Amino acid sequence: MAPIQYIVEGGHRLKGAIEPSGNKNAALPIIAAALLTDHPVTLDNVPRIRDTETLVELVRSVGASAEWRGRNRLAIHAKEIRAADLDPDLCARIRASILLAGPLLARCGEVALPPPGGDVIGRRRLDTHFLAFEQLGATVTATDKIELRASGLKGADVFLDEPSVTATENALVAAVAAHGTTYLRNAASEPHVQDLAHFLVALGANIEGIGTNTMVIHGASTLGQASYAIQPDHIEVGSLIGLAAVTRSPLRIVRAGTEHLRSIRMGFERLGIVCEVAGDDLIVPSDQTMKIKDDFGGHVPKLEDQPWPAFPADLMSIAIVTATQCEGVILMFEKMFESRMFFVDKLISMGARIVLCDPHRAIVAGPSQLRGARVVSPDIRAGMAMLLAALCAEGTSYIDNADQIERGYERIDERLNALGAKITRVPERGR
Ligand SMILES: CC(=O)N[C@H]1[C@@H](OP(=O)(O)OP(=O)(O)OC[C@H]2O[C@@H](n3ccc(=O)[nH]c3=O)[C@H](O)[C@@H]2O)O[C@H](CO)[C@@H](O)[C@@H]1O
Ligand SMILES: C=C(OP(=O)(O)O)C(=O)O
Repeated sequence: MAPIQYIVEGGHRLKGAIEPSGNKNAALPIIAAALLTDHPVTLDNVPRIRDTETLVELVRSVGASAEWRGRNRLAIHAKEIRAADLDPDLCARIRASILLAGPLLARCGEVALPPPGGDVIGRRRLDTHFLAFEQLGATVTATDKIELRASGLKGADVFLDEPSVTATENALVAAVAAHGTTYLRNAASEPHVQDLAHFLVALGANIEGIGTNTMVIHGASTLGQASYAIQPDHIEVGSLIGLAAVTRSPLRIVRAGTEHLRSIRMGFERLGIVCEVAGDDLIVPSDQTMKIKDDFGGHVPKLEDQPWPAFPADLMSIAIVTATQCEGVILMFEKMFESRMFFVDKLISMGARIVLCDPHRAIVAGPSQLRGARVVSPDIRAGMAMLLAALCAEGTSYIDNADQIERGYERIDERLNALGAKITRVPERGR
């Protein structure tokens, strides 16, 4: 299949209301965790994106049934499952294939996983996953495959060496199945980690401390069936805030999950973009100052990512492109991934004034009028950031490898076109 290209006519104002999809990074661990119970599970608000479709294929390959019962409703029944050999190509397509480790280990006592894939944004370690599994009584052998074995998982006092999102999710699922009590310390607490924990509770698990960095899990409760709706994607909401700002468009983001937006709104406020909360909707007015707020004393401000509840790493690319349209100078500091910032060369080719200081820090001086260009999307968020750049640029842009954008954003071309954007989706030619 040829990769997808988006042809984007820049310079159009958008207007209207848009609802974010369900959280990609919540749907993935929740689909995997549906394998923990032999009862049926119905999930609503599942984003119908490439990553979830891939995980659904993997779930079927271990013997569970998984059927779409509507555009965003997924029914999973893992009556019987086997620790079958998983397809290495499917596993390599998504980072989230590693999330099958916890549920398969718990249900089958063993699992052999080919290495996961995911965004090519720098080295992504798995050591925290292994550390947690070992503390819960599993043995881990990692060569060309990751092999885990446990004859009965046991609750433990687990201290993660870093608050890794997917390692927390794997450890949480394993702890739910383990006998005894687990303390999961230095845990990640992102909205998607909370969503997984709430789903596990809906199945019958006993978890305290959801949303904090210490969860206490009383394991081995009897698990039953559940119907559960995935929460809105706060990263998509952040992307839409950036979109409204760079195109100077008034947008109403409905059912935005406003309780999880505090650090995100604060990050955009530093760029001179202020949103209004109206119940669970978020309104982005078009008359923004778009003036970067200096630090006290006139010093150059900084926007940095940090573990939740601070500003999320997955919004740094969006924040960078947004800053190119704001007046002033700001240091963008991305601490997690070594390659996530390299895409700024594409923004520079479109006319942005950015100095990449090192793999983690970039100085953005704005505003600059961007010009349409042909660019290629290296990862989900850089792809979305370039779509924003193209929508506010003068002229036409061509975004190659838009498949990356579609790994994380559902029908984004259709949904933005409904607001007045001009995006045409075609098979890519002649890169
Ligand atoms: C499928 C899935 O859920 N993928 C997400 C998951 O990946 P994934 O779970 O692979 O990422 P990890 O959380 O393991 O890796 C990131 C590591 O960097 C640390 N850290 C985090 C933020 C920060 O500003 N500085 C820092 O050093 C974290 O504590 C963590 O230990 O979490 C990442 C971090 O949110 C996101 O980019 C990915 O979209
Ligand atoms: C990095 C991301 O995804 P993944 O971890 O699935 O590669 C992301 O969602 O921005």
